[in-house]
Amino acid sequence: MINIVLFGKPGAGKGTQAEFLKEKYKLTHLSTGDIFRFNLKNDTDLGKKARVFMDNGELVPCEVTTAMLIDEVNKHPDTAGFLFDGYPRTLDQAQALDKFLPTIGSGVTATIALEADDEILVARLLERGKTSGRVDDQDEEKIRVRYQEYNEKTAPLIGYYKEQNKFHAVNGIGTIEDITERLTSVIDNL
Ligand SMILES: Nc1ncnc2c1ncn2[C@@H]1O[C@H](COP(=O)(O)OP(=O)(O)O)[C@@H](O)[C@H]1O
Repeated sequence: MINIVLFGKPGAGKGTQAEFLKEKYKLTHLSTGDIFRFNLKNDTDLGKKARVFMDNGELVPCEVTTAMLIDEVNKHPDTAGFLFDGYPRTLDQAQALDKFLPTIGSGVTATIALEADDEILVARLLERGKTSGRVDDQDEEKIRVRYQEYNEKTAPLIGYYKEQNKFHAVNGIGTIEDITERLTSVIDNL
């Protein structure tokens, strides 16, 4: 099993690239953001728990997110591997994943970060907000909260994965195809 964690700030292009990578490597794409949005739309219990946090640009509590993620992983026992997009986002979540994956005989293969400058990313999100209908993309204040959450809670994961020799960075500026190529060259060399 090959398990890739796609890592990057909001707007870095994780979702866009995941679409190509999942096809190429036959991976199951698990986007916690997408799963939460699906639950919000369908007004499930999970959606109700997540809504306030998401609408404000804050992280949903770890227990809720991790339980959901484990549930999703367990739905795909025969997959060639997972492409985790938006998870883990905190040290607690990274540790939870490192505890859970061995129980299914697996582990994180590599973490790949898409890197880009904050100002470019904020502009991308505001642009996306015009058409995506995402509340959290329409308000610069909420976007700033997400960056703050990222810097405080998610950025420390870089050190966590570097210590395990599992961290790879890719330049996230360029055409979609260029970036896909950079990502595939990292994966092909794992
Ligand atoms: N791993 C996670 N832990 C906690 N909350 C999460 C997680 N993944 C997604 N969320 C919630 O869903 C929102 C949207 O996620 P996502 O679409 O991945 O956003 P972004 O474009 O900001 O990276 C986040 O702001 C957060 O509220």
